[in-house]
Order: sequence, then structure tokens, then C-alpha cells
Amino acid sequence: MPSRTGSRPGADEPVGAATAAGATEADDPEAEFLAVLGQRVRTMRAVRAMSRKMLSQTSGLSERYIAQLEGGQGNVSIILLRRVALAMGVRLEDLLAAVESPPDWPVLRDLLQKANADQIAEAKRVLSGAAAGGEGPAQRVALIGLRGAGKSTLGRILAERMGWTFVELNREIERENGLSVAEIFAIYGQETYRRLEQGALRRLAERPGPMVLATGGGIVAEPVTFDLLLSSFFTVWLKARPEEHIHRVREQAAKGLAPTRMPDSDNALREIRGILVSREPLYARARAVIDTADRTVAETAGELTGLVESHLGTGHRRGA
Ligand SMILES: Nc1ncnc2c1ncn2[C@@H]1O[C@H](COP(=O)(O)OP(=O)(O)OP(=O)(O)O)[C@@H](O)[C@H]1O
Ligand SMILES: O=C(O)C1=C[C@@H](O)[C@@H](O)[C@H](O)C1
Ligand SMILES: [Mg+2]
Repeated sequence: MPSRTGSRPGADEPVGAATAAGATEADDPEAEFLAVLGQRVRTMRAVRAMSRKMLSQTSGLSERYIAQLEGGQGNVSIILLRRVALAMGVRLEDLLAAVESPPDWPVLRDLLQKANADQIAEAKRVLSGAAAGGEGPAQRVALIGLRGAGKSTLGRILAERMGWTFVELNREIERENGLSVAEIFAIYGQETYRRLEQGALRRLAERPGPMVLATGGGIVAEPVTFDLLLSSFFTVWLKARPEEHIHRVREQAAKGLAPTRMPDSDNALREIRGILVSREPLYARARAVIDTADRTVAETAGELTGLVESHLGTGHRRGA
């Protein structure tokens, strides 16, 4: 039961005006968002046979405020909207969803939250229409990890040894769009870059033939893209210590080999530690991991080749 203490917001003053005078929903996406939100509140209240008065009593918001919210005229605060959601017994995220969900969505969500990893894998296989059975992607290896992990260095060596094609995802994105990664980020921002990354990966996943793919460090940031990578490639996480990531990228930058510099500030180490900690659970979804810390390129290249050969079974190396 939500708290009913405190004054009733919106009892005397109008809800914050969200739209400029004269703006219509059609030409104002924010007004449209508020209209959809209001419609959802009204529908969910009606489904629960709650009058505005009842919702007002349970949520602590005035009836007038609720009417404005439902009419799409109120830019409600997140805390007040949370009270409305709690009072109706709906999830806040369902009120705010960017797209309308199918009617079965709440049931499926509930089942997924209780499912184990095998059940989720099976559900994904069925829903994506993937063929039954199989050992997953053969002769398709992707390398993930933070900048300086060794994805390009080891990827190139592995491809050479196996006689496979080597592809750098970032170079593919640059080729397809005629702009450098840095330019795409600067001009269009992260969201556009992630969309282009997903498109490029989808095309590579469909391209036939054995392949080693070196990805960009941030590929784990977009769940759909990362899932596509995991399901289309035997994915290996290359690990190193934060200090090594920084040292390696700086060394490459000094030689003019790295496309962008690692920040020089004292905060660089703290920053890279933070990124690594936040990405570790995602990188850990890879099928295998190789720790490159305190090891030579020859050592980790040998381990990676052995790992891929044992994944494939013996005899896959060109000329073997
Ligand atoms: N054990 C190791 N395994 C791989 N690389 C190592 C190792 N030890 C040192 N290095 C060096 O670390 C650097 C790794 O750079 P590389 O460009 O391959 O990383 P990357 O993961 O592709 O980075 P980015 O995300 O910036 O493209 C190379 O200069 C390589 O020689
Ligand atoms: O680690 C990252 O967040 C990134 C690494 C690069 O390879 C690019 O993918 C992009 O600059 C983001
Ligand atoms: Mg690289």
C-alpha cells in the first residue's frame, strides 16, 4: 500500500505544462508520449474497475491531477507516477514502455524471470526460428574484451593459422558508412553507432565461410547485438588487467597504431576499472575466456589456437 502522507500533489496548482502553447501531439513527440502515458493509466484503471476517486484515495494524488495525467496534459513526476502504478498494482515500466507489448507479454516476462539458463536458451531458439539441435557456430570465432585486450593481434594470428578470413568489425562499420568510428560517435552519437554496429554484424553473421571476428570493446552494451554475436560465433573473451589495457593502448597510440587515445588523466585507471567491472558479467557470457595478463602474444596465441581447435575437433587447420 503506498504511503498517503504529505500534501496531495496537484490539489491546487496545474500539473507542469509539458507542451508549448499551440503544439499538437502529431508534431510534438513529448506531447505524444504524455498522451500515450495518460491513455495507459486510464485503460489500466478501467480494467481494474477503479474510479478516479478510488485511485486518488489509494495513490494520494488529487482526482484533478489524475484527470490531467489521463488527459495527457500533465508532466507527472516519476515518484508520483510510481504511486499511481503501485495503487493500481501495475509495473511502472508497463506505463512507460516505448512500444505496446503483446497481451501475453506479462505472462512471458514472468516465466522468463523464473526460467533457468537452459530454458531461456531453448525459448530463444524456438522464438527465433533457429534450427533444432547442432553444436552452435562452427568455424566462426569472435573475440571480445576491452581495448588493448589483444582482439586484433590474436585474431589476425588465429585467422592466419587456421586459413580463415579475418574481419575487424570496426573497420567493417567504417567501410560501410564511409566514416571513422570516432567520426560516427562525434557526429551521430553512441545510439547510431550501436545501430550501425548491429547492422554490420548481422551482415557478417550471414556471410558464409570460416571467419575470425575482432569486435569493438563496447559490443556488449547493446543486448540484441551481443546476443546475435553469441549465437552466431564461438565467442572468446580476452582478459587483461586494467593497467595492461591502458598500457597497451597507450603504447599503440604512441606508435600511431591505435585509432583513439586512452585518456592520459589520473582518472584513466579508475575509469577503465569501472568499465571493466560493469562489463565483466557481460564479457563472461562468452563461451571461453583467455587471460592474457603477464603473458606473451606467442603464449596467448597458442592457447587461443588450441582452444579453437578443440572446439572444432582436430584437423581443421589449413594443411593439417
Ligand atoms: N598476451 C598478450 N596477448 C595479446 N596481446 C598482447 C599480449 N601482451 C601484450 N600484448 C599487446 O597488446 C596489444 C593489444 O592490442 P590490440 O590492438 O590487439 O587490442 P584490441 O583488443 O584489438 O584493442 P582495440 O579494442 O583498441 O581494437 C598489442 O600491442 C599486443 O602486442
Ligand atoms: O570500449 C568501447 O566502449 C568502444 C571501443 C571501440 O572499439 C568502439 O567500439 C567504440 O569506440 C566503443
Ligand atoms: Mg582491435
